[in-house]
Amino acid sequence: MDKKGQKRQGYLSWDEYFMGVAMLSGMRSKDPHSQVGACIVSEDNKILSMGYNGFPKGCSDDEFPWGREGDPLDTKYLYVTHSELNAILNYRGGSLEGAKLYVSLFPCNECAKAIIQAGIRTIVYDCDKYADTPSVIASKKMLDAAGVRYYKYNRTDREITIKV
Ligand SMILES: Nc1nc(=O)n([C@H]2C[C@H](O)[C@@H](COP(=O)(O)O)O2)cc1CO
Ligand SMILES: [Zn+2]
Repeated sequence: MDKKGQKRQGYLSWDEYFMGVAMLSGMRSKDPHSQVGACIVSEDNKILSMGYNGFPKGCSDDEFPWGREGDPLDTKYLYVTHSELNAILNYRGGSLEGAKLYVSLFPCNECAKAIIQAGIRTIVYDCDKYADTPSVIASKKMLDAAGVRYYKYNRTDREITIKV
């Protein structure tokens, strides 16, 4: 029930807002198998940067391979930049010291190194489907050693529909 003079109810929480932005960013990905999005936020809840997984500038989405198997040179893995690294590299404002990272998939070991070195202190992730892989196990080892906090996003199951 709307009460006059009172704030609107049912607005997005900070976590819904930032994870929603991360997921929206992931929707830009051309990867046919995993679309990953990231959003970096300051300690006082300002969005600093965003990213999604894709090939580096100049490496055409139509010419570089999106496959997952076969000769490594013919798979995406040697070429794709992860969403988290893109979000870190996209930031042009100076320091990310103390920032929070919202990401739709748990960061790999290579991104963990960049996250730690950039000074990001907190990770909020949604999916952890590669938890059993050496990459994610190593990632958690480094994040733990460096004192980077990480916690799973609590899905609220709110559906957000935007007509564009
Ligand atoms: N945290 C991550 N951020 C990412 O942006 N990625 C990207 C790299 C690939 O483009 C894709 C994973 O491909 P696949 O193995 O699920 O088909 O997601 C992958 C991970 C996993 O550690
Ligand atoms: Zn990564």
